[in-house]
Amino acid sequence: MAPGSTPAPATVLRATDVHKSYGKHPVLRGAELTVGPGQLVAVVGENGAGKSTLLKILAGVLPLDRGELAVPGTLGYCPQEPVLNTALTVEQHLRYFVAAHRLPDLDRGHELVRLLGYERYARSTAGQLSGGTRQKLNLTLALLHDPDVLLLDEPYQGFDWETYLRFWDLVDDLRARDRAVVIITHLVFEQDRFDVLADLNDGRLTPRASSREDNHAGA
Ligand SMILES: Nc1ncnc2c1ncn2[C@@H]1O[C@H](COP(=O)(O)OP(=O)(O)OP(=O)(O)O)[C@@H](O)[C@H]1O
Repeated sequence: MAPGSTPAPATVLRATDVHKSYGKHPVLRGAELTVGPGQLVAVVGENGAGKSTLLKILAGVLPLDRGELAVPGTLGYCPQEPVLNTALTVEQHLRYFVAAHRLPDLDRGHELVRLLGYERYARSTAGQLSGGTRQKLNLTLALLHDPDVLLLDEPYQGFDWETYLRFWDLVDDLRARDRAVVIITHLVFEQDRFDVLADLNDGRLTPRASSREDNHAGA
């Protein structure tokens, strides 16, 4: 770094000029998003705007046609439809993911199950769970390895009010530890919670003015 120059702000995710089409149907046309540590970002758009497409690209599960994606740290991804094995119990899912991430123990998994309030289903199979509880398990698995940035596709859709509040407690805890969270949604109830709100329109992201003073990322 040159003497006197300021260091570039840390980012946990940077997407630049992202393009994606399905056949001849362009969905993303130069979308840009930068997320810093501890930031809470909402990507808002109407049905069919391309939110899930963008999130899949950010998660690395869908290739982009053009553009760049940089995720220097670890990433957790919670898709809209839970990807679970219906024959495995909650506890078995935790054990599999702990092994996959080479984590030393199940402590964080059990903590998340407790925080989200579904301990009583530890021995139920995913096939026996309600949609909302499956979503909690999905979220638990995405958070197990304590990723630097968590990508959530419509996370609170199936949640009851108490779970919705617990979800925000969990997000507050993540942010306090500098973990970033990107939420895509077609509805934002509480704008003030977010550092950045970006509207996805015509395949591009436009940041809205935020009421948070510590807003230091741009879309
Ligand atoms: N695999 C696919 N093949 C072809 N077209 C697709 C595919 N996935 C999505 N699309 C189309 O791309 C557009 C964007 O879809 P996407 O699911 O990303 O939007 P969204 O904003 O997440 O929508 P919603 O709010 O309804 O979930 C839509 O017109 C959709 O029909």
